[in-house]
Amino acid sequence: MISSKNLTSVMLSHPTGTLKGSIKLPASKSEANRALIIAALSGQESELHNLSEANDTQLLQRLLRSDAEIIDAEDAGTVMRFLTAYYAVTGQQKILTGTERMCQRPIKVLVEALKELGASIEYMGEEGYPPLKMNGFSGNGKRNLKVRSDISSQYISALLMVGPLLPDGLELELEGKIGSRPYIEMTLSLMQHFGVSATFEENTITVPHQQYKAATFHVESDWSAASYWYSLVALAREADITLLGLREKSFQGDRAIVDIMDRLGVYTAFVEEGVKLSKKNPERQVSYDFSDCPDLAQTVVALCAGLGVTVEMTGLESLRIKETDRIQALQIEVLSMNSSLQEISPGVFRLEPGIITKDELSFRTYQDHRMAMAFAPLALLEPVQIQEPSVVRKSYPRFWEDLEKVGFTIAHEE
Ligand SMILES: O=C(O)C1=C[C@@H](OP(=O)(O)O)[C@@H](O)[C@H](O)C1
Ligand SMILES: C=C(OP(=O)(O)O)C(=O)O
Repeated sequence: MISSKNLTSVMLSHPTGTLKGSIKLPASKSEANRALIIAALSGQESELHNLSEANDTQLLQRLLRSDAEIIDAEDAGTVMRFLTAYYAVTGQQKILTGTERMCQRPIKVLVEALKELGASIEYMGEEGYPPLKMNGFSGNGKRNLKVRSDISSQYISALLMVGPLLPDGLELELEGKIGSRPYIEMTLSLMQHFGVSATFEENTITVPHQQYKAATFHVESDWSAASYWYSLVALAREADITLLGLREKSFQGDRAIVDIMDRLGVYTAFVEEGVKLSKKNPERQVSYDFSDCPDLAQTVVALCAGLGVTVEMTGLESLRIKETDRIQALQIEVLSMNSSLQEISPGVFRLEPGIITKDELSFRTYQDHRMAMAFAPLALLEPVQIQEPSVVRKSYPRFWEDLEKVGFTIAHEE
């Protein structure tokens, strides 16, 4: 598999521009990682099917079985945040760390909330950031907390999942804008699937003390991964692509890609085995709010630069603290296509596409899987070099092999 090799780059091209085939997408790492944490908290044997082969999920599975004192969450945000709450409330003494980038991704909101609930946690480096030293749980903390919800929804999800184990349950009052809200709803849906009820009214989520029950859960295909296939279809000369294992009713907010791409040239038909994508005419100018689906922003920026569509975007705040500063990475990389991405007023970004003048494009990936997968579809326009292609292993390890299945030629560069 290309993503398991240490290649400096891959060179992609497509001889015909016509895409035809059925693709088995990876399973959602977001759903899988919630199911794993909840199953571990239930203390009972649940049956989890179609767990993602994404590194983020494989890693969490390994770490939940590990009795090591030092736990390395690598570059996986959900793993870092969910395990912080998990170790805190189960009273495990651990050192939790991650990649250099993970130690620059803030975690203060979560740590301070857990401390109020009765956890003893120390910052081993800079205050507010990993690595963390988890020193146990007293259990006599507060029950009602106010938490900021405008930085990362993963803090809220992490707290909610441990909520039923707390002696008096948990009441969270969310303060500020609720970013990535569908991920919070996904957490509550998964909790419900494992027998725990909670209420979400206005800005307050209440989780009474309860016991999780064992359950069988089948992880759905990943809608975020689907977004790259939508982009491929939009850029293809002709396309008939079926994405397997996606459902019309999904726990995942990134299902929003269906409506986003409807305006960018892709028609979706829900069929028995998943979705069938075909081409339609794109609009010339679009605007989107990515507050509910931040992981789709890179797909849309790269595609619009390729299609020559102007796009105005809001809701991008959280992109600065993900695998890389995604806004900065996008601003740099679209330049090679003579496009520009600028903040035209506070919080409003506009991509102005230009004419591609190079006969070969090259993109850096900034240790971010989504940079690689968002820019790869441009190889339907000109040959594209993607640097450090192994980054895709975080969420979609077989991405390059799936491109080969629909006729891409991929040359490896050591
Ligand atoms: O809870 C989750 O599974 C995720 C929540 C989102 O993060 P933020 O809540 O930090 O925006 C998303 O970007 C990430 O890929 C997965
Ligand atoms: C932001 C992402 O992941 P995480 O925050 O879980 O590292 C992502 O997969 O795009």
